[in-house]
Amino acid sequence: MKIALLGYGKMGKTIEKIAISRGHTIVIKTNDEDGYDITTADVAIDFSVPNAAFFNVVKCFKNGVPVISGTTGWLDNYKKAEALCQEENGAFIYASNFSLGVNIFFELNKQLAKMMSKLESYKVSMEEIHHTQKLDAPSGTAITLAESIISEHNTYTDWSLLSNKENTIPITAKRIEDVSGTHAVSYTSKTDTITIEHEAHNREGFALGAVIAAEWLQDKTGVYTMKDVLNIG
Ligand SMILES: NC(=O)C1=CN([C@@H]2O[C@H](COP(=O)(O)OP(=O)(O)OC[C@H]3O[C@@H](n4cnc5c(N)ncnc54)[C@H](O)[C@@H]3O)[C@@H](O)[C@H]2O)C=CC1
Ligand SMILES: O=C(O)C1=N[C@H](C(=O)O)C[C@H](O)C1
Repeated sequence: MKIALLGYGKMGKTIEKIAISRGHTIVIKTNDEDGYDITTADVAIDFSVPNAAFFNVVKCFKNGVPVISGTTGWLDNYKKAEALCQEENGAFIYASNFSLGVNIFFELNKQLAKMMSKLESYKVSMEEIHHTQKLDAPSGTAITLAESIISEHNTYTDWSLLSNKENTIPITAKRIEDVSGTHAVSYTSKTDTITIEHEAHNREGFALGAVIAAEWLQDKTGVYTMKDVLNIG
């Protein structure tokens, strides 16, 4: 597959290594919104910055290039992107987290939220830890986890950074040098705490998931999720 890397930072470079090891060719690697011909690629992988992702994915839809986006912090425009993809008959997968481990963790989180919904004595809280260069907070993964809790648990209707409000999931976002990404969901009562946690040891799991998603998407049209790709849950 000929791959365009839209965003050639920490993730773009890790994806390049994994894509080459799986027999693919990188035909575009860019940190700009223009200056390249996207139609030379079979598929594009966007790991850029929050204010560039929407433009990048729409360019792919308009040029008939299937696109994967892992960029977080641009969800306000996600619905618009989804609609434009359908309109242009494009192919699109967004995931806040492409790693197999986190996608299993997403399913565990849903199951746990369903069980805990019956137990009023436990209050939920979440923590995410990332490296100090991260632009957005809370992380996209933390938002996905919180949205699943909201849909599975009767008590919660919203999430917020460090909130004590009723019916709101409090999320703590910590920034510590060199942390690839740690997410924990805890349920605490007066007598105990139940915690589920996922810790990424490096960026290779995210990158491998993104390349597998690109391989899966290249000959399709439509909007999909990692659940479709991994066939789990
Ligand atoms: N979904 C997932 O599994 C994961 C998502 N991420 C997300 O991916 C994004 C990138 O992460 P990193 O590579 O760690 O960041 P990074 O800062 O190392 O790389 C981002 C790159 O995008 C470039 N860029 C700026 N404007 C651009 C434009 N208009 N078009 C293309 N590129 C542009 C920057 O120059 C930079 O090189 C972040 O939003 C992060 O949260 C990171 C890891 C996993
Ligand atoms: O910026 C990162 O590094 C990461 N971002 C994603 C997120 O916001 O959830 C995924 C992963 O945790 C690493």
